[in-house]
Amino acid sequence: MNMAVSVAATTATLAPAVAVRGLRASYAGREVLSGIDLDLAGGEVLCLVGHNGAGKSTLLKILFGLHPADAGEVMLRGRPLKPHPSVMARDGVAYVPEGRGVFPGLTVKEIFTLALWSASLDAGEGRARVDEVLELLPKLKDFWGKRAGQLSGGQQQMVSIGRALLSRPSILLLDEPSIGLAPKLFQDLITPIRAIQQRRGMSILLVEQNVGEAFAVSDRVVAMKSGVMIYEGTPEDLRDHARLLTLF
Ligand SMILES: Nc1ncnc2c1ncn2[C@@H]1O[C@H](COP(=O)(O)OP(=O)(O)OP(=O)(O)O)[C@@H](O)[C@H]1O
Repeated sequence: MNMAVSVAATTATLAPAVAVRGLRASYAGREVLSGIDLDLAGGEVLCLVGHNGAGKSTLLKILFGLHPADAGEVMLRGRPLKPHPSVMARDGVAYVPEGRGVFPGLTVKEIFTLALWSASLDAGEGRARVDEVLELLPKLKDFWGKRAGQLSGGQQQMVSIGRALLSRPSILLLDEPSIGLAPKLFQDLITPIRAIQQRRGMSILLVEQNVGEAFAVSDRVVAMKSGVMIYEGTPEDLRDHARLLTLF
C-alpha cells in the first residue's frame, strides 16, 4: 500500500467536514467577525445561535463563498480552500439562505427542473432525485404545480430546502429555516431533515434564533455575540446555563 496515500486518506476521514480558523470579516471596513475558530464534524448537526447582528449569517455566507473573509482559513474535509459557490456546490455543500430565495414566478416543478438542469443531471437521475426529495418532504406534492410566490412562508421554505437536497449534499448550511414558521411547521420541516441527516451522515450547520425547536435536533450549540464565539457545548448544557441564554 502507498503509505502517503493511506495517511492522506486517514487524515481526510478524521478531519472535520468544515473547519475555520481565525476567520475575520467586515462590511465596508467595519469588522463583524473577529477571529472565529469552528469545527463542524462529519455527521453532526451544529446550531449557531446569537443576537441579531452577531455575525451568524455572515459566517455561513463566507463558508459558501458569498462574502470574502479578510483573514483566516476555511478547510473542507481537511483541505484548505477559498470558498466559491460553484466550488462548494461541486464539493457537496448546499446553502439555504435566510428568506427562502425561491423565484416567485416559477412553479415548484419548474424550480426543481431548473436546479436539476444547472446541476447537469440526466433525465433519469433527475427523476430519481426528485422522487427522493418528494418522499422525504411529501407535502411538496400538494403544491407542485403552484407558483412559489403564491405559497406560504413555510411552503416556500420547504421548496428551498427540497431544492437544496436535490444535490444530495454532504454538508448543509441552513440559515434560519424557522423564520416566519409556527413551531409545528418548523417541526414538520426539520424532523425529516434530521432523519435523512442521520441516515446519510450529513453535516448540518444550522443558524437559528428559535432555540427551543432547533436544540431538539442539534448535537452541539455554538453561541456568538458581536462577531466572537462566547459558548460551545451541548444543547442540554446550554439550557442549564440560564445566564447565558439571556444573552441571546
Ligand atoms: N450586506 C451588508 N452590508 C453591510 N453590513 C452588513 C451586511 N450584512 C450584514 N451586515 C452587518 O454585519 C453584522 C453581522 O450581520 P449578520 O447578518 O451576519 O448577523 P446575524 O447574526 O446573522 O444576524 P440576524 O440574526 O439578524 O440575521 C451586522 O451588524 C449587520 O448589520
